[in-house]
This record gives sequence, structure tokens and C-alpha cells, in this order.
Amino acid sequence: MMKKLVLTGAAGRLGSYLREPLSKMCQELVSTDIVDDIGKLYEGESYAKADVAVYDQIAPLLEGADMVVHFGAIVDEKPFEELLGPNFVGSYNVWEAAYQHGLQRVVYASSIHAVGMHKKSDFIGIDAPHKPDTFYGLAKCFSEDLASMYWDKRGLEAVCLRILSCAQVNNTRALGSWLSYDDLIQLVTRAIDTPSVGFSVVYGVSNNDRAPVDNAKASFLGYRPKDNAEQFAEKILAEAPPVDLKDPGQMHHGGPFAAVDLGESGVASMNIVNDKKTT
Ligand SMILES: NC(=O)c1ccc[n+]([C@@H]2O[C@H](COP(=O)([O-])OP(=O)(O)OC[C@H]3O[C@@H](n4cnc5c(N)ncnc54)[C@H](O)[C@@H]3O)[C@@H](O)[C@H]2O)c1
Ligand SMILES: O=C(O)[C@H]1O[C@@H](O)[C@H](O)[C@@H](O)[C@@H]1O
Repeated sequence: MMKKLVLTGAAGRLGSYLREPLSKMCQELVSTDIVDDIGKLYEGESYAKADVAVYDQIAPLLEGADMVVHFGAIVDEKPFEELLGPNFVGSYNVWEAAYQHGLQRVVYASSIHAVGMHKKSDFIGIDAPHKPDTFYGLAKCFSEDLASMYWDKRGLEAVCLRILSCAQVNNTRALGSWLSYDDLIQLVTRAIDTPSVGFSVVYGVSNNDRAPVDNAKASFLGYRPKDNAEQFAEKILAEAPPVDLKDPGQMHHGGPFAAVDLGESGVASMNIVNDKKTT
């Protein structure tokens, strides 16, 4: 069992599903977010409010930790200036603090939007070049490159989880891009308990018949998703709008993010039901 884990973004939707399983993997889980409170704590869990964009707030929390699971960020497209602190500087702060405190590994919530402008018809693997669809996606590219550099130059391991859509399935794209909460938990668990990972990238997607990406080269991580969005296909396809070949959102991996103007907010909330787990 690990001594100490740190989870950023603990008040968020994905964080809410990760807190309990992470608390069982270590003696001490430090959950952190920018909000005042995250409700009832699990056994071994404590909560600390911190802004990831401020080094002196986030860095002390990592002292004595084995690994940090970094999920805290702004989760939408926004003007660059608004993402700069939380999503760019925040990642730098987490990696630098992890290095300064001698952590073994960062497990990072990257996103399909790091490669969102690849065409949907291309079955991309984990080595597809960065092709961000938004400033939000660009911050994920920056963080993945930071992860790569800290591994190459400083020996700090990282697993970048390029999550597709971890939310309820309510549109055609999600039949391929869905990541169930159970599979999310398995993915993060494998990213933590695989003994040696160096710098790794893996897509966060369930075992969907229509999965648009290829995780074969990340198979050593032992991630074997169990859920399949095909169970929702009949209903979703019956209600689906017609295919529009001119809509960049339908033609690219980034979906609606591929279709918005840079800096235009509101895209992330288009299809998300906030089914956060409560303690
Ligand atoms: N949900 C998905 O489908 C999906 C897909 C790809 C990647 N991701 C990534 O997973 C992570 C979690 O996403 P989510 O869906 O749970 O979103 P969320 O918005 O519910 O959670 C993000 C959390 O980060 C916190 N946060 C924002 N700014 C912060 C700051 N400056 N300092 C500290 N905390 C801050 C927020 O308060 C929030 O609790 C994000 O990094 C997101 O980019 C999510
Ligand atoms: O593309 C997707 O479905 C998801 O991508 C993630 O990066 C975003 O955080 C989330 O809001 C989107 O719904």
C-alpha cells in the first residue's frame, strides 16, 4: 500500500468518483481543490483548499507523497488568459512540486482535445501527433510535453490519460468516446499500480464497439475496460440528428470542441449531465 497520494480536482465530477478508491490505495489521501469544502471525507482522506495556479499553495501538499493524481483544471474552452493560470501554470506547478518533493509519478487527466483536430476517420493511436482543437486542448498538449520533459530530464514518471468522454452517453459521438466511471477507476488504478511507466500516454475510453482510438501500444499498463456504450446505441441512433459532412464537430475526434471558435466558452456543458457522486 502506498503511503500518501494527492488528488487535485477532488471536488469535481471525476474527482468525486476517484476519492473513495484512491483512499483505499494509500494510508493517507490528500484531496485538494479550489472550493471551500468537499463534504464528508473517506477514511484516511483529508481535504486542503488550494489554487493549483499558485505554487506556494499547491506545492506543500505534495510533501511526502508517492504520487499525485492531477485532475484539477478549468474544464471548458475559454479565452487563453483564463486558462493560463489553472491549466498551464497549474500543470507546471504540479510537476515542479512533484519533482522538488521527490515523488515517483504524476497521473494526469489529459484529454482527446490534445489531438482533437485529427479526422474521425483516422483510427489514431497513442503516438498520433498533437493536434489541439482549442486553447483547452493546447493546455493538455503543454502538460503532456511537460510530462515528457520531466521524465527525460528529471526521471519523474507520468501517465497521461487522454480521456474521451467520461459522462452519461447522450449523443452519437459518445457511442465511441464513452468512458464509464468504473473504467475510469480501473484506468487510474492501473496508472498508479503499474510498477514502471516512464512517460506514458493512454486513451481513457471504455470497451466500446465504436471506440475511435487505438490503445494497443499502451497495453502494458494492463488497462482492460469492461463497459461498452453499444448498450445505448439503439436509443441514441433512433434520436440522432442527420449526419452533416460539413460540420467539423462531426468529422473530428474533438467533436463539438473542433467546431467552436478559439476562446469561445460553453462547449463543455453542451452534453454533460452533472451526476457527481456525493459522500
Ligand atoms: N469529464 C470528461 O469527459 C473529461 C474528458 C477529458 C479530460 N477531462 C479532464 O479531467 C479533469 C476533471 O474533469 P471533470 O469532468 O471532473 O471536471 P470538473 O469541472 O467537474 O472538475 C474540475 C475540478 O477542478 C477544479 N479547479 C478548477 N480550477 C482550479 C484551480 N485553479 N485550482 C484548483 N482546482 C481547480 C474545479 O473546482 C473542479 O472541482 C479535468 O482536468 C478535465 O480536463 C475530463
Ligand atoms: O470531448 C468530450 O466529450 C469531453 O472532453 C473533455 O476534455 C472535457 O473536459 C469534457 O467537458 C468533454 O465533454
